Amino acid sequence: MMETEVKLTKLASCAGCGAKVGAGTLARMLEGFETHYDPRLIVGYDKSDDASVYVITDEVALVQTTDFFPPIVDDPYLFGQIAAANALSDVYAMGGEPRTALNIMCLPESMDKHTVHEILRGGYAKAYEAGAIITGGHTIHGAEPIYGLAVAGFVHPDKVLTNSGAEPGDVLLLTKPLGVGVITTAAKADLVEAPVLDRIYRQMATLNKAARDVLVNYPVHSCTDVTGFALLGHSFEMAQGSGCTLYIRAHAVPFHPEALELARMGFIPAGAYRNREYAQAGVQVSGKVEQALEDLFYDPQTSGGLLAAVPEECAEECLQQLLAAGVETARIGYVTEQQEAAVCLEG
Ligand SMILES: Nc1ncnc2c1ncn2[C@@H]1O[C@H](COP(=O)(O)OP(=O)(O)OP(=O)(O)O)[C@@H](O)[C@H]1O
Ligand SMILES: [Mg+2]
Repeated sequence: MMETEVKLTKLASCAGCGAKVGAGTLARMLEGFETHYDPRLIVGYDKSDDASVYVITDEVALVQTTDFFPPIVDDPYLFGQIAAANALSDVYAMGGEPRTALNIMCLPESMDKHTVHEILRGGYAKAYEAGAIITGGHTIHGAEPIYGLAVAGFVHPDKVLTNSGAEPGDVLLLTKPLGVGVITTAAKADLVEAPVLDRIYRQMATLNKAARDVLVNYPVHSCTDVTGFALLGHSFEMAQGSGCTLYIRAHAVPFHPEALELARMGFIPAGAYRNREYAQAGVQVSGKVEQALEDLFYDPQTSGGLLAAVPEECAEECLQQLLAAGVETARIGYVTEQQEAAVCLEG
């Protein structure tokens, strides 16, 4: 292996969850060929959910998911941690607990051994923090570095949190503020101060475990993680899957204030345009919502938070328990019977 000192993000054409294929393209890609029914597969990819769920016994179901992407930060240990936290998140979004994981890796031949080692060490540490053990992996050579995990976890078959169970009257809770895609895009042009970057790096490396551990104590109707398809893309999927409309109060949605400034300056990642293209036909905007704020709602989030639809009766207690557990959470809206638009964004 040749030894080079190249900044990791300079090797990536698009960063983190911003590298995802758009939701529309994905849907078209996955249809049109023969598939087979298995009664034990209670959540398959036809549901466009966060992970698959396969029943093993009356009490145990297997949750499986994979996620990987090019570097979103230059520090290889941190990249490993963030990529792992992001991959593990889909198990939490299903209400499950991760148990084992496989490394998925692509490396330019010129990458130095220390960098590779640090990526793996970061991923291993984050998986271990989640209660999962890395059992192996697969590595190939390629022009752009890529890292992520294939994760297996468990959930009780009756306690699966899908993205299609929201009910009219539910309150929408969101953990983790938005703006990560915009800020990391601006960071590539060295336009973000170190303390701001530290804040969002810490956020991306934070597991959704604490949030999941609180949510499973309540009769949550629906849950997903807000990642590559952004708040409005994932809300659109939840609304469509649930046959309901999601009302989101634009001014109640938490975001990093620097992200709004940067969005006003035009630092919008390509993924945000793909997300807008996919979801905007289903989103109705009422009242006054500044364009840059709307852009944040289409901004792809790497290792974003959880969006949960919680019955009104227990929403306040659930919110307080999340806050008490140190999970930055906000009540961002509510669910109604299906209206003309899948998602209503209220100014
Ligand atoms: N190549 C593929 N083959 C089969 N299913 C796929 C493929 N790519 C994605 N999917 C499925 O499409 C659905 C949506 O995938 P996606 O990666 O957007 O979900 P996700 O992991 O929740 O995303 P995020 O990382 O943004 O949380 C899932 O059911 C996933 O399993
Ligand atoms: Mg997900």
